[in-house]
Amino acid sequence: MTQCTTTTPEKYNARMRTVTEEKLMVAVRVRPLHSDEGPRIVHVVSDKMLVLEDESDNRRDVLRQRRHNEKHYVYDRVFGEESTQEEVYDAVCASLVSDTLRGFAGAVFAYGATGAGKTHTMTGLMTRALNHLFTSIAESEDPNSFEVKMSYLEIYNENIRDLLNPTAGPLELRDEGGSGAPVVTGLSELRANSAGHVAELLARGDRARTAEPTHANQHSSRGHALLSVIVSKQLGACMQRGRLFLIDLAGSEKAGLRARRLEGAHINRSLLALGNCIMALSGGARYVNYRDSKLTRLLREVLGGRCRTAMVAHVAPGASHRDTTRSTLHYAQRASTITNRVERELIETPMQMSQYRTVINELREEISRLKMKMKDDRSSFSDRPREDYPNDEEIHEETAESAAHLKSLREAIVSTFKQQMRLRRRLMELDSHLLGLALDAERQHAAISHWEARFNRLYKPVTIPGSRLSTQQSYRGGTGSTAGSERAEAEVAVEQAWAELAAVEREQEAARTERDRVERQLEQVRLRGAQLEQELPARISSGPEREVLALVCRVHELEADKLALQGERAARAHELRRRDLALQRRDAQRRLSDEIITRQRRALQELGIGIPPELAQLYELYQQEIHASTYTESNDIYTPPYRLPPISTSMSELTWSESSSGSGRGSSSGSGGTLALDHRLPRLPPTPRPRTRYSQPSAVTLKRYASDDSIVTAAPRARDESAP
Ligand SMILES: Nc1ncnc2c1ncn2[C@@H]1O[C@H](COP(=O)(O)OP(=O)(O)OP(=O)(O)O)[C@@H](O)[C@H]1O
Repeated sequence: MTQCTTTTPEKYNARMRTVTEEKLMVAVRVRPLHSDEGPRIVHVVSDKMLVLEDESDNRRDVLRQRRHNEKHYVYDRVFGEESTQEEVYDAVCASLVSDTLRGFAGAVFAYGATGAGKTHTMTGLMTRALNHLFTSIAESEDPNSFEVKMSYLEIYNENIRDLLNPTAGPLELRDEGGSGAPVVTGLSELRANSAGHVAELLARGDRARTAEPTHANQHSSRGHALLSVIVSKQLGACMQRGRLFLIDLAGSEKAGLRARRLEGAHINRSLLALGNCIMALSGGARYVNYRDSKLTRLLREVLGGRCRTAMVAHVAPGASHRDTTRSTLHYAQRASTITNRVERELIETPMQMSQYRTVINELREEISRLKMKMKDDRSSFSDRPREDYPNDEEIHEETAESAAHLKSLREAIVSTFKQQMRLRRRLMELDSHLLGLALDAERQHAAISHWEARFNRLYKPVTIPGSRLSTQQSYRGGTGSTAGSERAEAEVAVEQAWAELAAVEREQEAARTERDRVERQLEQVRLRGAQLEQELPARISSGPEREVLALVCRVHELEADKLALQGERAARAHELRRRDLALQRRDAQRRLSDEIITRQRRALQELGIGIPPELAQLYELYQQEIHASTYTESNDIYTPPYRLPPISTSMSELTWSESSSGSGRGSSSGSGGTLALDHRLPRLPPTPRPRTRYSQPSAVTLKRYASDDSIVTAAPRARDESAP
């Protein structure tokens, strides 16, 4: 897999938002030749190159007709027919599995004509990947901190089937969820606890796949199968989530061969949509239409998302498959230019410092209560008159009697404490989830306001004197198709933002309900803990009892310290995120201010309206302020194509004279009341785009201004789905 940028994988651990751009890895596997497929036309030259003997392009050329046209293809890896499942796994999938454990998303999909060997490869990869996953988890420092879940679905005739629950009806695919990834409602997501368990689930799913004989394969898979494995790990206050997708596509077929069959039509249609996406992505298209099939909607993340992806294209080496082989090799070549922005997924579960403090104070109170109890008992014991001291026999009896009771009490106290800690943690997670949702909602609000402001829905139209256009008309109408497409873009963006906002609100509601439930549960556990403490013997006399209690206190203390540390770290991370967001917003505001000032100045100049010297001075101050900000190369996200125009150094050029006429416009000299217009404003740089005088900056311009993470100017991601 070619890593194009800057960041080494280690850096993913250091920074939450480190992103690398990575090319899709493309491998080609050639399966063994079958006796009925004609002569061999595919030759593997090396582990990166193969040659296809194609037919000559020029059929009139007698010499050429005899010679085959040899085409060389180079890929990241080429596997010949002798290649083993192990080799393919090691080269294509092993690193993706390791990445999944570190919170990345990885995918392998098998592409190729029917009977070319896709299922053969994917079966090998699936079992090996899951074995590798569970072995790595077992060998890790903290195996219990991982949770593995899997789902397995099939798209057959444009219907989604749950392969782990095949009797359920077709499932719905909905575009919702903050991440923008579509959600299959009702899909079983089963918790897997061992490689054996997963193998069993996989076998169950495979049995449920739709298969039947075709001309090229006696056991042809007629639907696309998608195995998804999610590996979660709690990392302090964050939840790391890695995902692995293993996809076995149905085989493409020659047009017309099964044209009468609905399934053939659906398979070809979805593969055509996939091919279109590959072409669009490899050509660097701005919009990629994933909407044409359920397959492409589901593979959106894999093809154009945050996923490390490998494609294994499969070909049969015989001459009878020449056309499909050529087409597969062609798509594979195009796919090798696709680049994804790979990002580690850490779902932050930060919480505010005050909340941590409350929890920790409560824990400490509990500890001091226990300590006081020990102290009281000790002092009451030592206060007793000498003759009241129990003798050795009494002490022995007393100890024997209370030992069992104390033991069970201690266990019960520790267990309620653990329950409390679990519930408190859950509460914290829910709180920080709610905080995250609030930020998401804020982002969506910002996006909506941005787009609405762009199209002047927030302000009343302003009529510019002397101009036939109102600002609203000029912003809205613009000229030609650019304005129309911008407008369409805005509408989709706003609609999307509203939809996402509604989804966020639904999630907030669910999180609040869950929070209430957990809070009630916590209260019950706390009451139970208090009762148990009451039950502690009124007099704790023996050394071992005291030790046991001290130990309980120590455990409590350590838990509290651990929580305090986590709290500090999470609170810092949360604060940084908030500041980041605030900075982005300020930056966007400042860029807009620049834009407005520049345009207003240009408008004044073009309309021949003069400005008073105080305003010119303010311009100058503003410009100085802008220039005073130092930008290093690395953080210079602000490089607009045109900055504020330079202000003339000679203020004498700005002349304000009293005029009796009262109308300043158009007057170039004269006395009184008007500004002398000549050189009143410093010279403006040439207008960057010859559109309307007050034309709105295009989306492209604004995006160029904005950093990638801009919360204001970037349209929500789902916009990408609409073709321009
Ligand atoms: N690399 C290989 N080595 C040995 N046998 C192979 C290899 N690849 C495929 N085969 C065999 O070729 C036949 C067809 O393979 P497979 O079912 O994997 O094709 P497919 O591409 O999944 O087809 P379809 O799209 O129709 O499901 C099977 O009998 C399989 O065992």
